[in-house]
Amino acid sequence: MSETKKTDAGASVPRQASAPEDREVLLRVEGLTKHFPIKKGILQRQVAAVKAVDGIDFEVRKGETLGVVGESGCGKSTMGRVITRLQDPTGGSIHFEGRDITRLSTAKMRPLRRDIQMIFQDPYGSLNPRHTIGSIVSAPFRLQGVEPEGGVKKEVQRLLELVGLSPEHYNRYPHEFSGGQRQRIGIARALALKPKLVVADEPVSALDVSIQAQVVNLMDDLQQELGLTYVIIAHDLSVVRHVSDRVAVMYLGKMVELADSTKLYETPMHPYTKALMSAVPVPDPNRRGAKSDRILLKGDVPSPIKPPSGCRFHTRCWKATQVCKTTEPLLLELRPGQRVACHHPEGAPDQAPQDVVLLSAAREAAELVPDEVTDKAPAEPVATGSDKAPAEPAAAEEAAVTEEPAAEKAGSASDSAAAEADRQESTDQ
Ligand SMILES: Nc1ncnc2c1ncn2[C@@H]1O[C@H](COP(=O)(O)OP(=O)(O)OP(=O)(O)O)[C@@H](O)[C@H]1O
Repeated sequence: MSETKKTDAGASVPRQASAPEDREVLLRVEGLTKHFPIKKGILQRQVAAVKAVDGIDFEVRKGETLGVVGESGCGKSTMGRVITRLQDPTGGSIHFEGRDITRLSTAKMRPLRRDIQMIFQDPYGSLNPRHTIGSIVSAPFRLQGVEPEGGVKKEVQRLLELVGLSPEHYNRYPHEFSGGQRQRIGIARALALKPKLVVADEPVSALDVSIQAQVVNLMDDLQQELGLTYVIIAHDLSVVRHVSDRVAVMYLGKMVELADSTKLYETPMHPYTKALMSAVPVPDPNRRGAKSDRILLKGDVPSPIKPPSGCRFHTRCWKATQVCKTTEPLLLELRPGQRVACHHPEGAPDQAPQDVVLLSAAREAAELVPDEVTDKAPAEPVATGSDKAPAEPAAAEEAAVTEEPAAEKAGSASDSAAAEADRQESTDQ
């Protein structure tokens, strides 16, 4: 892992000296599930469930930033809300600093609210318009009964300065601020109690692109200064890329790849990750115009009420074979620092080399589009777009502080979707 993190502006900031894998685990999640029941009839009997999060395992180490990416509806926000215990899990376990917090009651979770905080996507909806900035940022002190040294007002003003706002903004109201400034206020509120873990759900996606880098860089600076640990949820891979030590890719309630950031971006192993990566514009001006192809996945993400059997991605994967339809792949460390759940990973030994016949749908699953075409007429990107409903102001305020609220794949997997399909064509004939 590199010793520096790059900001969008190209500046480099020093990273923590130790490699992420050597750091102590702060949060450990095992077999986590969150199913939302669907009820019908007068008796409100459960007829089905939305399997928003359906068995995920990962850990977050002290001082690191774990980015979580995936298409809209794949369960990222639900995962964020469950690991912060704003929602109860259906199954699995959550350990924070070695302590099992999976089933802690609201009362028992309250002291832990100081250590685990959340930053919400919508800087407009998450601040109560009737409250002053001073009142909003000081809410965590009131709710936790904490009296900071020097008094609440002084501490709030210090926090405002810390996030790049003026202490004089104390008596102003949210509507007087821009989106970027409001998100800074949300960050100040989340940091008020000096949390150990901050889960940021799409912290910049509601902001103007020109402001996004500022807020991301602010979060990065605060991490260095305060020794924070972040889980940053984003649909925009370019946001996560610059700040994450490791990145987890989610698809339909499952984690399909979890890897050191550099490895994931340079050599993605899961076909879904590869498709996501190919949708990210190349930021290097020297490479702009260089020929590269993008993989456009066809079809929509299937319903989480009745997810596909086996590997959930098999209905959209150009490498899918029979085993993908019948057997769920485990998330395995196939390269050091890179875990992937795929029978036919890229750049690693095939996990099912005997299973060589592509599913007929696989040939139609993805399309390779040369860069020039997508540049002229940008097609629907693979995994962008988040049209989340804005958080309720009061709910968000409370939530931030309290509970209340492959024909011949064998070994060398091809790098291109078309090549895979072509190969299948020829074997079929
Ligand atoms: N309270 C709820 N009741 C029922 N279904 C829910 C609830 N919250 C989320 N879901 C469903 O769970 C699935 C995952 O939603 P979630 O918001 O976690 O996904 P996401 O990856 O964060 O997507 P987005 O980026 O659009 O927010 C979706 O199908 C969503 O409709």
